[in-house]
Amino acid sequence: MSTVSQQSFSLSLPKSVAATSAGHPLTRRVGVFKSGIPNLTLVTCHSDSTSQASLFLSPGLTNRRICNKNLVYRTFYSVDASTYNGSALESPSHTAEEKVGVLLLNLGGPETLNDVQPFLFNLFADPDIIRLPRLFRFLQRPLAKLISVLRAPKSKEGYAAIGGGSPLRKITDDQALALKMALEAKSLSSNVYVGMRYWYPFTEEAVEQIKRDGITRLVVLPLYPQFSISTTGSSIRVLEHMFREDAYLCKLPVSIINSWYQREGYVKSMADLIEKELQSFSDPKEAMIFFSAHGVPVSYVEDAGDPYRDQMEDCIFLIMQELKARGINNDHTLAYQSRVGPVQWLKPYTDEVLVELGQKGVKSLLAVPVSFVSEHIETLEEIDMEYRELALESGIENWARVPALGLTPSFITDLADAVIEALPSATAMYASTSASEDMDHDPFRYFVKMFFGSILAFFLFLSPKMLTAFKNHVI
Ligand SMILES: C=CC1=C(C)c2cc3[nH]c(cc4nc(cc5[nH]c(cc1n2)c(C)c5CCC(=O)O)C(CCC(=O)O)=C4C)c(C)c3C=C
Ligand SMILES: [Fe+2]
Repeated sequence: MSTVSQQSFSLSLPKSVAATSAGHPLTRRVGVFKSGIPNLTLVTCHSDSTSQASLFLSPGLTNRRICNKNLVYRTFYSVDASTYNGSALESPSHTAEEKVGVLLLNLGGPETLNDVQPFLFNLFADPDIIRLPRLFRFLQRPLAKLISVLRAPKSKEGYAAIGGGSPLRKITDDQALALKMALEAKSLSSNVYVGMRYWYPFTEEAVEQIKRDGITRLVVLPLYPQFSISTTGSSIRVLEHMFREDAYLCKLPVSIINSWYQREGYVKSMADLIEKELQSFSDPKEAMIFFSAHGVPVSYVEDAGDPYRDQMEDCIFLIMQELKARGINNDHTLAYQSRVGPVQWLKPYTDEVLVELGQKGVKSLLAVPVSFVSEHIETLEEIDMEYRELALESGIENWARVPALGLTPSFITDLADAVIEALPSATAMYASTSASEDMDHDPFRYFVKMFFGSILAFFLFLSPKMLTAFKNHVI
């Protein structure tokens, strides 16, 4: 494995960080895993509290196409960069040479009911969300169109129930502002940007703004505590495509914090919220702590090497350990929610576990959303409405839910620390394109793929069972 060259830089960091960064404590524990992105290996460097990723080129790959403008991006959205009106929260740089940027990555959500179908199209057109075999990849967009149209009525009902749109943009903008202020309180001036994967402001727009602002060092902070190919991995893939194409970006020192669920600040903040919410029960000790995480298809974990399930289990262990240290010894369980489509998802499923717990005689339950740090449709509608109703029908009498972390001060302060700790390890990032993209430019092979792929797809994807599975939330 050959690393890309590290840029030298002069940056005045808060004293405590400058002291630790000199010895590179971030490289104490190094792990390597498949990212799910072709030719991209994530090398994680763990400090006590943060896991960061640097991007490395695999051996034997060349950079011959780094600035090839003819590449077709399967995940690119046609967005005019000049229309960017996302969060570019600026403050004067603390040194003449260095301009620090922080890019917050998030999923994005439809702001109105009319946005729902195009938002779903962007989501299902992502090859990290619907992972088609190579032979079927040319069907990604037509399939996304079909599934988004089929699913839109069900999704619209959900968004209508929470006020007609997703609150994600507003909450993420508020988090960006709070983070910027927390960084300033720690003597680090920065521009904080918001880049959404499936809706405005798109990641591509945020990156164009970063270029226009002349950022010289960038920390990428996905707002997902645990890494999944389908979330952080997908957003990083967009960045990787953009960065390898651009002369300025491919030299920009970047540090990616690929997961941060293990940070003490996050774990303690979650424990604080749980401890507080338990007090809402007449007998706090009796309440079962029910962690509900967004699911992913089992194949992500078992075939593609997604570390999501392991990280989720580790995360729950750390939160429970912290609660035990505070003398809170309630029973707890973890289940996965929000499955979509005709495949196996991580088990156990939240809805099934709720029914079982009710049947077993559990009377008090505290739901804890654990894969996301903002309120969104799956907390406000799925947990607060659907699962609450199901739990009450199943015999659970007392129900409460822990709010998402949102703007919790200890959490925002911890994110600021994570950014500051990540700065010293920023390196230029670029990778080469994969052989599969070359194949798409060979007209004969493309024709053969189209021909046989269409026949197979007709029988596989257009069966009534498949269509129904995507229409409904659950198979
Ligand atoms: C850690 C968080 C998330 C993972 C992992 C994840 C994977 C994943 N999601 C879908 C399909 C849908 N997700 C939808 C909404 C949605 N997903 C997340 C987070 C994760 N998704 C959030 C925060 C949101 C809500 C955004 C908002 O508007 O508030 C939707 C749309 C809503 C719906 O129709 O249910 C879909 C569809 C898949 C297929 C997947 C893994 C492969
Ligand atoms: Fe999702």
